[in-house]
This record gives sequence, C-alpha cells and structure tokens, in this order.
Amino acid sequence: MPSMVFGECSTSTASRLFPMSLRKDAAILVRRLSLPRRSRASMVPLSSKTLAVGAAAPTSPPPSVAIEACAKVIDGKYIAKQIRDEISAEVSRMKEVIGVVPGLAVILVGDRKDSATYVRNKKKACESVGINSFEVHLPTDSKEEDVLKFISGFNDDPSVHGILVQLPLPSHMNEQSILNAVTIEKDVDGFHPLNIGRLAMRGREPLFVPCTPKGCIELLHRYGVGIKGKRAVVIGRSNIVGMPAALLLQREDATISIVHSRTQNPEEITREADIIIAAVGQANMVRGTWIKPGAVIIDVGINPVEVTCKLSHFTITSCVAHVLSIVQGQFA
Ligand SMILES: NC(=O)C1=CN([C@@H]2O[C@H](COP(=O)(O)OP(=O)(O)OC[C@H]3O[C@@H](n4cnc5c(N)ncnc54)[C@H](OP(=O)(O)O)[C@@H]3O)[C@@H](O)[C@H]2O)C=CC1
Ligand SMILES: Nc1nc(=O)c2c([nH]1)NC[C@@H]1CN(c3ccc(C(=O)N[C@@H](CCC(=O)O)C(=O)O)cc3)C=[N+]21
Repeated sequence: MPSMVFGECSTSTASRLFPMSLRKDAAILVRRLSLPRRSRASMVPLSSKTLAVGAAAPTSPPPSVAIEACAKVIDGKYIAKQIRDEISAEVSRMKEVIGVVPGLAVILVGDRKDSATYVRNKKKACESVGINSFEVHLPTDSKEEDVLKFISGFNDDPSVHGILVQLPLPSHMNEQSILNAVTIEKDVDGFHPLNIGRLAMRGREPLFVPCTPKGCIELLHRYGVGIKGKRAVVIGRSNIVGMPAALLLQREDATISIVHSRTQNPEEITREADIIIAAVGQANMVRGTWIKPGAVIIDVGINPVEVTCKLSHFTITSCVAHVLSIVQGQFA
C-alpha cells in the first residue's frame, strides 16, 4: 500500500508528487522505502505543514533533490514490523497466562492467483507471530453448502478464534449468505453486517473492524496525524475498504466526504481534504492539482500500471508488482 508524506517545500504541488513508475527517480522511492529506519521513535510526529502523496502519479517526475528535500514517507513497513512484534509478545503472554494459542481459519474458494497469494501471506504472517492457521482450499465449482459446512465447523471449533472467507467468491455463490454464516465473535474481517452495523452506530462497538481501513487509521495514529475535526475524503465506497474507512474516520471525529464513480468534480472535494484515503481500482486517478498542500494521503489501491523503463517500454506486471510489494509492504 503506497503511502507517502511530503513536507512543505517551495516547489509547486504537482512537482512535489512522486511518480509511481520505474523511472530513474522511482528508484529513490524504492530505496527510501526500503531503508531500515531504526532510529525512528514508535510515533513519528509530522509537522502540521505536511503534504502526503500516495495515489498520485504525475506526468513527469520531479527532480530527485526536491524529493529528498520535501518527502516524508509514512513508513508502513516499519510500523508493520512494530505491530507484528507487539502481537508476537501478546500471543506469547496469552499462551503463558491462559494457555491459549490463537487460531485463524482461512477459506479460499477457486484458483485466483492474487487470492492465493493473499492467503499465503496471511499464513506466513500468522506463523511469524505464533498464531495457528488452518486453511481450507476448495475448487471453484464447489457448492455454497460446502463452504457453509466448513464455516459451521470452524464456528464450533474452540481452537479457531477467527474465520476469514477470502473474497471474491466464485460468482455462483451468494457472498451475503456466506459472510452472514460466520459467527460475529470470529468475524476477523469485520464483514458481518452486525459488525459493520455496530461500526456505523454511535455508542456501539464492533467486535472486529475490516483490516485495511483499520491499518490506515493505525498509520495515522502512529505517525501522530491528528484526525479529530479534520476534513477527510475517502475515494471509493466498497464494503471492504472505502465504506468502513469513512466510518472509522467519522468515529475519530473527522468530517467525511466520500468520492465515488458518480461524483462530479471530485477534485474540488479532495482539494478540501486534510486527509485522503484512496481506495480505487483505478491507477493514476488522483493528480497533484487535486491535493491541498499539507494534506496526508494514504493510498491502498493495488493497480498494475504501464511504466517506462530506461531500456524498454512495456506493461510490466512483475516489475510493478515488485515496486508495489515494496510500497504495499508499508501496510502489510
Ligand atoms: N492494500 C490493501 O490492503 C487492499 C487493497 N485493495 C485495493 O484497493 C483498491 C480498491 O479496492 P476495493 O475497494 O475492493 O474495490 P472496488 O472495486 O470494490 O471499489 C472501488 C471503488 O472505487 C470507486 N471508483 C472507481 N472508479 C472511480 C472513479 N473514476 N472515481 C471515483 N471513484 C471511483 C468505485 O465507485 P462506485 O462505488 O461508484 O462503483 C468503488 O466505490 C483496489 O485497487 C484493490 O486492489 C483492496 C483491498 C485491500
Ligand atoms: N476476506 C477478505 N479479506 C480481505 O482483507 C481481502 C479479501 N478478502 N480479498 C482481497 C482483498 C485484498 N486485500 C489485500 C490485503 C493486503 C494487501 C497487501 O498488503 N499486499 C502486499 C503484501 C506485501 C507483503 O506481504 O509483504 C503486496 O501484495 O505486495 C493486498 C491486498 C485484502 N483483501
């Protein structure tokens, strides 16, 4: 998940934007994001005059010196490591004190490559912090009842504390009835309508909150970005990212606008924002001119883009995936 914060500088807003490309300057992005930042404190306050840019992909890259001078990057990779260490310690303590090892069950239906990768990453993440993981992989032509049977088994299994049904499901399955079948106490994705409903209601607490929006808020917190009273714009309104991100920001007392595919003049809305969370399945949508100087941006989008390399011009999924994995590692 790309997320960058650029400090105030004297260049124009657009020239402060960082290219999501593999051109010469992009190497700086990769290098910057890859550098270990051991010296950082756990909370990294940003100046109130901070411009953050993530989703934007300007037409021409700024001079690298300007990037070095202006850029402040939200180093999600560093924060992720911190969080993993904290969870690891918590899991050990849990084991020691109450003799329980948390367990996550993941149900994957079908053979989508991206879903298989996400599930594999979840398994690895569990292993790295001492959480047990259970995986069920069903063929694409499975029946809905097969999935429901596994959900029911996991609902009743005391060694399973969280159940995650990887989305999207094959089109012949009813996502709603499958997600409804996960008991809310084990609904780690926070996709059950009762959990989402509680998230939306004042004075109610969801048992779980969708992970990607929660990750965005966590980054803002850990970087000391104030949310209360700020104008926040969420681009995208999906059930799994945009909508819960907006609800979470609202719970933090931000004033929210949601931009979606039918929004007219979205740039007028984003230009007002102190905080932007971009969750759109479309690359290069947010331009430099859409952003108010000093805004903080978190981009959760994962979109393959065509980039120009020094030696050739081609659509590079693997190259981009490499850059994105480094960038998205910020949030992993
Ligand atoms: N890093 C992470 O943890 C995660 C990343 N992702 C990535 O985030 C992105 C969004 O994912 P997801 O929310 O599931 O996607 P969806 O396709 O479900 O939703 C995309 C949203 O973007 C809106 N949108 C599309 N085009 C435009 C446009 N031109 N202007 C304004 N809004 C637009 C849609 O509007 P409308 O509602 O009107 O159709 C919709 O609300 C994807 O790139 C996905 O891969 C997703 C999940 C987790
Ligand atoms: N039930 C369900 N829950 C989900 O949370 C869910 C889902 N279904 N379906 C698909 C989307 C997508 N999604 C992503 C989460 C993290 C990265 C992410 O951080 N990816 C990095 C991983 C980096 C790393 O592992 O180090 C990368 O791809 O490079 C991407 C995508 C969750 N989703």
